[in-house]
Amino acid sequence: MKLLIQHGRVVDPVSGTVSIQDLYIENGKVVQLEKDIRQEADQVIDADGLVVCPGLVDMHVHLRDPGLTYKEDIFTGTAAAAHGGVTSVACMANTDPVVDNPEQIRYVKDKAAQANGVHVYPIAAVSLGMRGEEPSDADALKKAGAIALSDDGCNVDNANLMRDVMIHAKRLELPVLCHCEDTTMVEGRAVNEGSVSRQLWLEGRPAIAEEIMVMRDAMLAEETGAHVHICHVSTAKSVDIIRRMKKRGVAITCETCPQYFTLTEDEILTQGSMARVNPPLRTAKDIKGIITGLKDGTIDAIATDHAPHSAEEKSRPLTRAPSGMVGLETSLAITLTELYHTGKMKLPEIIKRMTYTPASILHLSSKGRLSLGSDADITIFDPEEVWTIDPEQFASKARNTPFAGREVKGKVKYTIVGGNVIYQDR
Ligand SMILES: NC(=O)N[C@@H](CC(=O)O)C(=O)O
Ligand SMILES: [Zn+2]
Repeated sequence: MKLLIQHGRVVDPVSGTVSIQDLYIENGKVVQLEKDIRQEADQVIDADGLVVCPGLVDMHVHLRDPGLTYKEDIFTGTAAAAHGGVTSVACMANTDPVVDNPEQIRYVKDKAAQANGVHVYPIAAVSLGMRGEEPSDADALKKAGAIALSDDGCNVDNANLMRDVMIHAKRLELPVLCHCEDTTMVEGRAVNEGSVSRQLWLEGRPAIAEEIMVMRDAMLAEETGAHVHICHVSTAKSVDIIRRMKKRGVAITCETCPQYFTLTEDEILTQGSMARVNPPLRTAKDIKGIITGLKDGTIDAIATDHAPHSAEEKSRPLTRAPSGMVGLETSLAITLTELYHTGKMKLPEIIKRMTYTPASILHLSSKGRLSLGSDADITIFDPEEVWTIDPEQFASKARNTPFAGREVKGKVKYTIVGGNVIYQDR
């Protein structure tokens, strides 16, 4: 399969450059990258006016497979990824059973190999059954193909267990991905602690519940030397803590998600359980802190925390509905609309946080880059196309997004994995 992509605005997130170039792809690799390539090809894509960038790498996705496949499965989840321009996903272990042993890692990898080509990298649980009591067998999990450890969905309350896991993870060079929310401060609570929780007479999940655990895990990272990655950062103060810890030389990285730089807790008032997510949507001040963190590089990555739930589950009242929202099919468009079209960030800086940095954090050394010789995982999008988010069009099984009906600017046109077009917008 030979593919020629002509006249696109090629974004290289490593050098931070944008230039009009052609790409010639053979055997799954970029073999030529220059102006006016003259080569015979099986397929030619005219990318005039379009952006050509590395395939997006989403390091925080819930594929719900095994066991929760009424919400999503590996086939529909990777189809959603392809729709969203995402060519690599790392999937969380909070399935049923939990991915805490090599057999489950193999299940995910085998099923993903029969899907549409999107690369699926399983993350293994920190603790057996994600119960926070006994550590999983990190050596065996790594051997089977786990690329990181995380009990995401749950905070690891036991600091002693977390420290032991980090000592192990350091030796194995596995990053530890932390869902930071002190359980005692958030259990059974649906929304941010603040004006909305007071209006609704609900107990809230305070910002400090997140920040205190970000601080703890950063301190454990400093002590153990392990690479700690903070998942879905949602508060301004979490960003400040991480910035300070990075300055101290701690091996800490972090991600945020589109919902945390676009939406506030007020969404709960109009959208109810559809806007329920952990950590919860916060305040305008937090959004400001998150965007500052994205701009200055404190926040390394933009992930989705794609968390599919069924229509029935999300139709329950706020306090009884599960937390989470889908994101794979809207992430790029929302990010471009909020950060690029507003002039807050430049294109290569945005793309870097959706490709090169998450790939680096997960040691996926051949992903998230677009240069001569690199893997031909490529996303092509029209940065100017305006469209309206319609969950009925999703490839995901789930429809739970608070962005339904929102007008966005920037549309995925082609998703290419290993030189094969796996999604084309028509
Ligand atoms: N973010 C969420 O609200 N929910 C996620 C778990 C998680 O990422 O914490 C889920 O698995 O549904
Ligand atoms: Zn989480």
